[in-house]
Amino acid sequence: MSALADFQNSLYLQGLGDVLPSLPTDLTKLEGLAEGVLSRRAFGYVAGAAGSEATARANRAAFDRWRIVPRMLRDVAERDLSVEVLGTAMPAPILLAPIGVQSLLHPDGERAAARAAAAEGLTMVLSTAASQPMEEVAEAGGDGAPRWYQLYWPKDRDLAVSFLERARDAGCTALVVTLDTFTLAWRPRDLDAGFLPFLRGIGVANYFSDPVFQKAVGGPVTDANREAALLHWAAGFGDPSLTWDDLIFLRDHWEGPIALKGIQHPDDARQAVDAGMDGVIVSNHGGRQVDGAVASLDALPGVAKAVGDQAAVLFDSGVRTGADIAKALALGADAVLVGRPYAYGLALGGQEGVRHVLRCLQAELELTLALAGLTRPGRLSPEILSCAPTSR
Ligand SMILES: Cc1cc2nc3c(=O)[nH]c(=O)nc-3n(C[C@H](O)[C@H](O)[C@H](O)COP(=O)(O)O)c2cc1C
Ligand SMILES: CCCCC(=O)C(=O)O
Repeated sequence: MSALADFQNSLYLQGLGDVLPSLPTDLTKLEGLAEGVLSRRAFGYVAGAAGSEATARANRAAFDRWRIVPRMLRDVAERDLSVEVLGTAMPAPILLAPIGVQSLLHPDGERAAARAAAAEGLTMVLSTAASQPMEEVAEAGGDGAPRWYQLYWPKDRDLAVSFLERARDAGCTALVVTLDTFTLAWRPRDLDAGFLPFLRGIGVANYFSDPVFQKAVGGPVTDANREAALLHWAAGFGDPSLTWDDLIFLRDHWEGPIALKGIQHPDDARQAVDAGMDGVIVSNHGGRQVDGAVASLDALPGVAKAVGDQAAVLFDSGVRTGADIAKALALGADAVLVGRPYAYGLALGGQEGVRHVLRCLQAELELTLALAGLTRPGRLSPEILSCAPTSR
């Protein structure tokens, strides 16, 4: 082996272990590759966003406007990426964002992602809109694997309670409540393709397997009542009438920490804290809900300031690299959730594809911090960043 290859290997070994030789280590390349292996409709559903997709682009552009200013001679020999968020110990400040319908991407679906997350010790947020029941996804991850549950709050309160009880029994320790998607937004790629995974029965597994749901549709879902079950699902998926006063219901039915996902305004963050929530997730759903909404990274500093140390601040929408994670942490996040990159990893390589993505992110984050003069995520602050000149 050449000295150069040896040196490169030693860098990988510091932070990374193996990467999949078949997949790129520049994760921004995954989307193009995933397009090559997915059907046009499946790719459109995952890669697509709301409206003209201006917010999805803005999410990325916002990262590009910040530059890291590395500091030298700071003894970075001992590094440690671990953090604790909402009572969960994490080897790195990275979670797998709740992503539904994963069987659209790979036959192993959420189970593969759960195994990859467990192998890395990273927390997976199990989606209500998963293509496999949460019990099966939890079992794939295994007993000791950290997992949280993401609730799509349905109209039927009994169904919501049933979801929460099942999630608790499946070992989920924290609850993420997604507020920005009580209905799907105007998503032209799906509209033009006339495609929605749910209408094909992908993404409704948690509903169809639920005793409360089954009771409402007159028994287990079979070919005979499938159409009616899908209509019932669509009619009760979200509750647009919810207000801040309803959060008490969650507290009454969930004992662990609760984080609200989809927070973008500092006043909403303050209200979340006042309502006794344990965390907020600054997110615009990867640009999939309000086209023209503020870039998630641009919303982060204001929310982080409003929350202070009264609650955890998590972030998602647009994270693609370890450097992106460093920027989000510097601007106030305690941890980030990664969405599409691991979905593409799943499409390209199943469980190992997801693991590749998680390893690359951790390794790149660690190297970025060290080379910028930092040893721990908690040392990141806005001082490590400068605004990029507008002409790039
Ligand atoms: C295909 C797909 C499905 C998603 N499903 C869910 C979901 O079931 N629940 C949820 O809260 N967010 C869902 N999201 C949003 C993600 O949790 C996350 O907010 C978003 O993907 C972050 O942006 P990024 O993809 O740019 O990383 C989904 C996103 C995608 C791309
Ligand atoms: C009904 C929405 C569930 C999936 C989702 O959150 C998304 O496609 O963004």
